[in-house]
Amino acid sequence: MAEVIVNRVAQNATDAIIQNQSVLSSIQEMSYWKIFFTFISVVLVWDQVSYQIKKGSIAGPRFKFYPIIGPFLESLDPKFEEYKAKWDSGELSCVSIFHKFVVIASTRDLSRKILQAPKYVKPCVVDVAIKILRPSNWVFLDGKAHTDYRRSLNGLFTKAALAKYLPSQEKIMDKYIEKFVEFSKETDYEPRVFFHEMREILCALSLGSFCGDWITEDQVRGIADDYYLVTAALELVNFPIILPFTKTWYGKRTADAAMKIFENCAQMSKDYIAKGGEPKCVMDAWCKLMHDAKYKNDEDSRLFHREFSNKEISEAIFTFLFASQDASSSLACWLFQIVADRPDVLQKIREEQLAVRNNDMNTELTIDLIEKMEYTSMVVKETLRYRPPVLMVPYVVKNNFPVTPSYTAPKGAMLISTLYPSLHDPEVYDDPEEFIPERWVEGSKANDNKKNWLVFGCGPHVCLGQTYVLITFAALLGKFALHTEFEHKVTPLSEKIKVFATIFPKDDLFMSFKKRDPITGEVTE
Ligand code: HEM
Repeated sequence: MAEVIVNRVAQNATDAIIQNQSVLSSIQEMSYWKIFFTFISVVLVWDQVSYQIKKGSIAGPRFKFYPIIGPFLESLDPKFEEYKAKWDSGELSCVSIFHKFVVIASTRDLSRKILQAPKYVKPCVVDVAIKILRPSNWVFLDGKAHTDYRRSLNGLFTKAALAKYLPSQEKIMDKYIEKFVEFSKETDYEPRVFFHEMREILCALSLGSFCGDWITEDQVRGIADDYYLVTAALELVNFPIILPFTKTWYGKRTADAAMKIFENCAQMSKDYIAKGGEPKCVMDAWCKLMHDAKYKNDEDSRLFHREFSNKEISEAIFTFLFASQDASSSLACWLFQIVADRPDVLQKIREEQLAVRNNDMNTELTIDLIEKMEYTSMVVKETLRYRPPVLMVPYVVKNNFPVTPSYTAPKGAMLISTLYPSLHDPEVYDDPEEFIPERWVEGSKANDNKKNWLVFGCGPHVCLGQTYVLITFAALLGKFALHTEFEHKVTPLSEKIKVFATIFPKDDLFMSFKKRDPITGEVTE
């Protein structure tokens, strides 16, 4: 019996060897081309099968039309209309680009669910963002580490803290009123592209608020001029190594230079606060919290019982600039365009601005003053709803996430919350495609419905700068309405949406500014 078994085993082993040899010899007989094409076929089939498995029952192309790359080429030049079509295709839809599987949630409730699910998701950043912002940066923290760090930053953006930054901001606004008028004078007040000027004023305002007098005008101008290189570097797919003279190289170089400047500012701010100085900018406020925490032991102060290094502060300040620059520039472009196109709205803003100042142009900006600007603030809010700068927020799935009872987003997928659809929801906003500031009056349907207000996201990563934005823009719009007469040249592309990280008027905003007497309304050329 044992002999039979041994023979059988021996026979099987011989068969296996013969089989292996025949596989090997058939592989050896295959030409390299055959091996290559077999490999490609396996990869292509796997690409489609994996897509089908991940897609499940949700909306999306039946197959990957362009194998492997998917709609990669379209993603390089994103179109608002294509995004909209995607959102309209289903509450959950998908695309697959290279190995990245992307699920898009288009309803308010699903978007909120994703933003509020830190157990399953964390913010998704393109690989190059980690290189540009540096891996040590606080924005890449997750879970409790993020919540704790975030608590230490919240104090820099409370109304009480923001009040301290207003004098610096007002000086910058005054300067740019003059600059915009001078710039318009160059073309004899013929409207010209103002896209870059809007980006510059926002960069100057942000840096003024973050670094106060510690940053010089030349440094601000340098960062404002070069910052677009950072935005341009953040393409969805990039070469894994930063090669000299590529977009990512320029982006990183710009970011490093800015962070070096912020590091020096942080030291000056520390020295100033150590000598008993009062905070005038975000850095000062941060150093003051650290300084005061030495003598306190409450829960909030304990967050500052360690020295935040200049490097750490500079990296955080860069994230504030990074988070604010594109979104705020987008808001500025739409705000000026929309208001210039609606003289009745501009008229009401001017009346309110005079009234809150009791016609006294020496009145300085304060939080109290801005809080009285109810109509102006409604215009800012309606602009944010009508043209929300951030259309979508990408997250990455950490653990398989049952987004609906019938669909589980797979680990590793990108899960996108859309903000635009809930801000144009006709159930909450009557005539959502109309610009109606009055919809925000106290007690109105729009104002009472907080769930649809997703302009700044929600959940643990909700925008740190949201109060700052509402305050700064009410102040900015008010001052420009009083001191300048602005004109917008409407072109066929003015109302069309260009997507460049955030959204902008497709014609890049043709405007002109003239000096105006705030009391008499007289315009001077
Ligand atoms: C119109 C202007 C702005 C818009 C529309 C906007 C919108 C957003 C959105 C949608 C998010 C993601 C929220 C989420 O994931 O739930 C975000 C995050 C963030 N924003 Fe803003 N933002 C604006 C301006 C600013 C400014 C001026 C700052 C300056 C401090 C800022 C700082 C941040 C930071 C630090 C985060 C990340 C927060 C975290 O991960 O904890 N943003 N913003």
